[in-house]
Amino acid sequence: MTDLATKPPTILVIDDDAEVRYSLGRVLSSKKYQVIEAASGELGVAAVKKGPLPDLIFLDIRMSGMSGIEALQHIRSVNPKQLVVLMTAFGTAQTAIEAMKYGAFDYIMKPFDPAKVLTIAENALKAHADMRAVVNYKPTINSDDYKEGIVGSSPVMQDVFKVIGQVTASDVTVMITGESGTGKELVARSIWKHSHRAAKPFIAVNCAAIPDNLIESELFGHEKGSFTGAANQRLGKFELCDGGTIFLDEIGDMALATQTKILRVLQQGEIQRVGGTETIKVDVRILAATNKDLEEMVKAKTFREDLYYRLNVVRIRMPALRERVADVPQILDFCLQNLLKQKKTRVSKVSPEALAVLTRYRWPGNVRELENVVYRSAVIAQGDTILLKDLPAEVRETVGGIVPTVTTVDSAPPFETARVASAESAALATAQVVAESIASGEPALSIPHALDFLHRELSLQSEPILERLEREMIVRVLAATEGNLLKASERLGMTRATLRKRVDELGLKI
Ligand SMILES: Nc1ncnc2c1ncn2[C@@H]1O[C@H](COP(=O)(O)OP(=O)(O)OP(=O)(O)O)[C@@H](O)[C@H]1O
Repeated sequence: MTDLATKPPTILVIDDDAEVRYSLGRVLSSKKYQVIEAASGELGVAAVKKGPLPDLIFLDIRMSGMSGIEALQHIRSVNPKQLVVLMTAFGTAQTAIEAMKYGAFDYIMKPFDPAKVLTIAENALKAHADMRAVVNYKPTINSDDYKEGIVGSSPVMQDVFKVIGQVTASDVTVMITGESGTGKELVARSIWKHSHRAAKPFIAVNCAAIPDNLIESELFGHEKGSFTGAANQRLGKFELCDGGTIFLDEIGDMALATQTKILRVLQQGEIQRVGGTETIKVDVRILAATNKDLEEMVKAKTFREDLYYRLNVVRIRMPALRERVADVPQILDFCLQNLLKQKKTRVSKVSPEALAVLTRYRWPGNVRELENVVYRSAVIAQGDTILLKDLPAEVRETVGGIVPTVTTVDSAPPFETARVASAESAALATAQVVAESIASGEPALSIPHALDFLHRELSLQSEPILERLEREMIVRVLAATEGNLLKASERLGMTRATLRKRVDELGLKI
């Protein structure tokens, strides 16, 4: 494969039409690409098999003998990551769909517009260079270690895990609050799985999704003929869940009349079916969730105060994803690994530029939105890496244009430069998070966040992490103590002699 830093990229043109090969060759050579030609699908495949692999292939779909699609399959079996642009004279949507389905990077219609040919080649080769730059991608987690699907090691999530552990031993009612998509249901399931009720059912009821006139029947069941349409007796969720755990999601949307009945279950452990007179004992643990401000609702008398206190025995507040950006890379790897296992993608890596944008985005839809963005980007991505260009426009655009372009076809930087640029973009990203959090009156990044960030960034660099940290801290402490070695050594926790020695060894000037 061509070394982009030194040699011009090679492009293989496979077409049985000599005129097309000639004109395409001229256009591409004008940009100093090295063009190789093959006059049939068979010859093109042979050239790829023989090697060296070209950086890009322009491949005609309709050829006598082996078709372009057939050739593409052979080429993919030699090099699954090969970048291919399909060419077609039949510009129907169908051919475009076929081309992309078979994993082409793009397709182009004949007759060609030379400028378009060059743009496509440039974009393809940039994508190629970006993918090659991501050689050292190390997933942050192994999804097999997260059977319950709650990923995250940020301090705020550690607190959540602790409370989950504390409430599993008892039957205490738990109120889980937080914005939509933060993982409230996942937490409820985790509490249930770790509790002594794990062998009995877990039933989730979305109170907002069921109309007011049906919710009571849904929860408590009904007797035959109790209302129009009640042709038979029906058991409600509470009876079906006997011995288990019921998760009342969006409880803030529950009508006052139903709230009264929930209070009765909590106080007396009994229900009555709609239209029935019999009192039925049920043994159900209640977990509830809301993204509404229940305190405000209590004040406005739209939520019963007594029920509020009954539900709110223990509260777990799920932090918004923007409060735990350090978890984004882990959740991202978790989603990618799951998609890989389900064979929904071949993507297993993310470029540093894309990651920088993902950690800067505000995630109004929280983890659910991140999952969705990862899936969409993985579907769009060619090869095995999500690049900046693969992220949905709304994510790239909301974040703004500070992410530097790392490579261009004419002056592709060597790998080291690409990594430095990536580190810079990640640093800019974090600076932006801090600036935004200060501007919005939220606390700026905490020490654990800052350490997580440093860990990630310093891991990308060749200098040993501790040496870099030591150097930076010594410089800062010396500056703060105005070069006083004794005071600085006390702050750093080393003897004056050791500090003197380290200053010399690290080549620092006092
Ligand atoms: N920490 C996490 N790690 C991995 N996946 C997560 C995490 N938190 C949430 N998810 C995923 O995000 C999606 C939304 O989670 P969940 O339904 O639990 O959120 P929610 O807060 O209950 O949302 P809503 O308020 O809209 O009902 C789910 O697909 C879930 O698997």
